[in-house]
Amino acid sequence: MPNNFLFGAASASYQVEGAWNEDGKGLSNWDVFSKIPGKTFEDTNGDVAVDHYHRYKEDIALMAEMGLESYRFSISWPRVFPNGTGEVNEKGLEFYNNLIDECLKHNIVPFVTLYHWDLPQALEEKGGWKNPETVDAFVRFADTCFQSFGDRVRHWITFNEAVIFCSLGYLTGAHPPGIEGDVKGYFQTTHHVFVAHARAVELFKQNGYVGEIGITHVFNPAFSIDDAEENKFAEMHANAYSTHWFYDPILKGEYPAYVVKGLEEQGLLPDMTDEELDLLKRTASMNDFIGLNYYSPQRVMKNDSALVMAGGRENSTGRPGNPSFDGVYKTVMMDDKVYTKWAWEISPEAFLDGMHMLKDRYGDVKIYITENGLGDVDPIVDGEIVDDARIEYIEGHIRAVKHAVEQGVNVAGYYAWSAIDLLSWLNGYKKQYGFIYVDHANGLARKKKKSFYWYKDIIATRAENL
Ligand SMILES: C[C@@]1(C(=O)O)OC[C@H]2O[C@@H](O)[C@H](O)[C@@H](O)[C@H]2O1
Repeated sequence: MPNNFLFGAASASYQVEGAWNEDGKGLSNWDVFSKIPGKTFEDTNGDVAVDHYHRYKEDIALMAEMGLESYRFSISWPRVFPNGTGEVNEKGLEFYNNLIDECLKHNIVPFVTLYHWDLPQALEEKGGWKNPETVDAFVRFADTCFQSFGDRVRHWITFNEAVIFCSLGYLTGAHPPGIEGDVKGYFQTTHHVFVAHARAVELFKQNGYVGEIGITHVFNPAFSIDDAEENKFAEMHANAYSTHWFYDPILKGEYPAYVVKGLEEQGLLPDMTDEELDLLKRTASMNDFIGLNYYSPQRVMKNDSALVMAGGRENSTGRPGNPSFDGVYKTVMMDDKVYTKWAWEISPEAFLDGMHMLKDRYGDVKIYITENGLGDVDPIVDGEIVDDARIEYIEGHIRAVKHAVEQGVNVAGYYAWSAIDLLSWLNGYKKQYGFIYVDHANGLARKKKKSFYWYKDIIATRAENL
């Protein structure tokens, strides 16, 4: 890969830090939601997670030993603003200053996500992302982070996976605020997130901060199961609602007409002011990159029943079979495909095809793969974590990125999810993604997996042999 291509790995504050109530941190919506019985897998929560808050120096040193070039992590908003806005918690800023300095000490490029789902509970209680005031509070939080860390952080992601925290928050109820079936609320929250993103981008550029800024979206390209007209229609519909609705307002500065028309006809179009639509239009070209979180494609067909998307945690873990919110299509498993233990299809081929689809629609926009990895129950043989399946998965997907770059797609970096084993929102500590194992039965001791050594070699050779 080119010398300026970044090989990285990622994490997220609520999933790694722990210290949920230390050093002045305020409550997040996940601190509260995860303690409602039955909401999470085996009632797991991030009170301790993997204690990155206290062990970050050890973790960063391990990342440096791997030769990691960049570490993507998120900032816990309630650690900086305990009430979401108002007073800043200096100890919160201090933690992230120390984390950033530790990365730089090891020549690891910090790649910072501002919002990775842990909303201050004080804001959730006032309506969360349905309330426009949350947009104002986010912009203040973003500006505080730009001012505090912008002298050393040169890469910023505003939001991680809006489709997930909005759909699971308002359609399936599997994420806070745990609402099911509020379709208009779902679309309204996505619009508020896009406005918050655009305002943060404009502020970043107007204040002349050095570096680049973008957003990370799920990339889950839809493919029809066959050439039947009704299933090809399902493919178009799925891509319009699950990809174009999210990427167009960011990269084109306007919403996809097909979805706008459909929502208008159903009375589901979000409340959008002309000023907000002008903001999206004028800031689209200010985006420096788009972050893709790719794990698998979706195989779709016409939904031949009256059923619509079902709620609950089990229906929200990405397993195929759930109809779309409007019942138009459904995802299915196919006999000739390969799946993970959580029934996510493994397809580097669809990844490559999908990257070309994005280039065709959005042009030569810079792309970072901000997440890609295998969630698995890793085999332990004679005390060693022999995660061959993860090595095979990541090898195939980095090869797809190499091919995309060779074919002219502007991919600037690859961040494996995840640097270290961490808490899964809906799968607890069972579904693991890390290069570094965390032994929950032994004081959260860290241990290098087989994939740790494999990725170290990939980075050292810049994937030349793939
Ligand atoms: C749903 C799930 C999973 O647990 O497999 O998808 C992959 C990955 O996406 C990330 O953005 C989440 O922060 C992380 O927790 C993971 O979440």
